[in-house]
Amino acid sequence: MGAITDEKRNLIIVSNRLPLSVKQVDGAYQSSLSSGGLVTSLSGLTKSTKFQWFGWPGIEVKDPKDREDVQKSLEAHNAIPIFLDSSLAHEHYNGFSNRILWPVLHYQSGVVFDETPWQAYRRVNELFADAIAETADSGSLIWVHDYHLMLLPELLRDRLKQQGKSCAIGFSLHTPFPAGDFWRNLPVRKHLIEGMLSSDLIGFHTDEYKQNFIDTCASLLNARTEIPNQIQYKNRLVCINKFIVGIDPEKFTDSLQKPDVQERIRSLKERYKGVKVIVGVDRLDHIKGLTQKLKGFDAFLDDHPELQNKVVLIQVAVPSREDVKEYQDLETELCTIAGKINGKHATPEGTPLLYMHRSVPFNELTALYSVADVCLLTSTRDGMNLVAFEYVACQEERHGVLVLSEFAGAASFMTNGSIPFHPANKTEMSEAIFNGLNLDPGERKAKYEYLRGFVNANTSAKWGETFIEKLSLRCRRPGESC
Ligand SMILES: O=P(O)(O)OC[C@H]1O[C@H](O[C@H]2O[C@H](CO)[C@@H](O)[C@H](O)[C@H]2O)[C@H](O)[C@@H](O)[C@@H]1O
Ligand SMILES: O=c1ccn([C@@H]2O[C@H](COP(=O)(O)OP(=O)(O)O)[C@@H](O)[C@H]2O)c(=O)[nH]1
Repeated sequence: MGAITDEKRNLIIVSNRLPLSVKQVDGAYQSSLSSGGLVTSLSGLTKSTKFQWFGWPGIEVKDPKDREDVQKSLEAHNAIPIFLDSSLAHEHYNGFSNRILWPVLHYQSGVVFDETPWQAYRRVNELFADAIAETADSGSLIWVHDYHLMLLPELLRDRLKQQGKSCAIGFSLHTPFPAGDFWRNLPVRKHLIEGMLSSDLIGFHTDEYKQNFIDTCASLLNARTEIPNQIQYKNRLVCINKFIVGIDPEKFTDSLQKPDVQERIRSLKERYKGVKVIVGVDRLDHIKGLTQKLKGFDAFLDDHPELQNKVVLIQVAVPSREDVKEYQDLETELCTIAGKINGKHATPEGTPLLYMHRSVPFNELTALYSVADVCLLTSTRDGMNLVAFEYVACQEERHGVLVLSEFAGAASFMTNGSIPFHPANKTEMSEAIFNGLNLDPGERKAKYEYLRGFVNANTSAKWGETFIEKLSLRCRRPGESC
């Protein structure tokens, strides 16, 4: 644990998933980097800030000796595991967080509420609150992350109060916050929003999500919201703001300098000589619009027979939430569509689609980003989408084009530097891909410079430092306006 501000306050970060997921291989515990943007953004913060990171290690460990081993292996990364029984973790993570809450947050309809996973969600939030309240000292800053832990600020505040500890609690949501009416699909919405409102400071990725939250608090809870960036509820003042999450661009530019990455780039360039490369990197999730992407690419190939064998889409679909049926079904569907596209458009010279259902190592990822002429991101809804940032960080030389769905949070900031489109419109997507591949060099450079400026100015370190500074200020001067 370390000091982060002049006043040497302790910082505690809490997320459902730790940056390292633990697995048991041949009896021994091994940890590997967890995937996804939350880990990317918080890992980028480690350069400038020290903190303890509490979360679920991704595995059930029952034996006390084994728990000690896991604890020790994570200690080196300042990560503290919160152990959960596998059935409880399953109901919390898969059952409520990812089958019920995630779709609501991303405007997906047809969600069916179920009491059992909801109770598990509550229980896990309680267990997190117990563990963190016990560790925190008075004056600690506690920064809670994401939709798996919406009840935590309230549960934590109660426990800290009982123990006579005074800590500032911050909460950041990494997903969209949908417009009010959509919340009505969820009968427990009031508990979740009240849970978040026990924070001192709440951060969203975009102004739209922030405003949706404020409007929902006003209509659902009758909270006072007249003063900008403030919500007054049950005699407490909560600050609400937008904080732009980003990446650590240097990590990407440094990777591209490595000799083995340079070699990989050379060999990929040789392999795709005379062929335009489009890259896509997404967790295999409905919100990433992968079905739409493959269908849009199919339409593009239909529209442009002259580009046969002259263009390839390399799509990385990172396995995600594989215990959830909807995710399994999506995987089956994508395999079928990918097969059909290649069946229709392949020639003896090659296939236009390379669909990879697996994670890729970091250096391979940066090499792929670097050789691609276009990055195609088709989210139907997406909190931010850090892949958009990563592609830009790897395109210093080529000035590649970002073809970006208007529904990614990133589009709120990147529209001027990208080619925007509506992911449900195949024709629009096909045109956007074509325009991206054929943008004249001057325009490409101008767009790229705009994006590079944005990515370099909004790093994960800046995001974290700004949030922590504001939270620390709330702690010192709680009555002051936000
Ligand atoms: O932990 P998983 O279930 O494997 O999922 C990975 C993460 O997915 C979500 O990421 C979001 O956060 C990103 C960073 O702010 C943002 O760019 C992206 O648009 C979001 O989808 C989820 O919110 C995280 O909690 C997960 O860890
Ligand atoms: O095999 C891979 C490929 C990519 N990523 C990373 O996953 C993150 C995805 O973040 P994003 O914000 O785009 O979406 P999320 O998956 O969090 O919804 C990015 O940092 C990627 O570099 C990963 O962990 N494993």
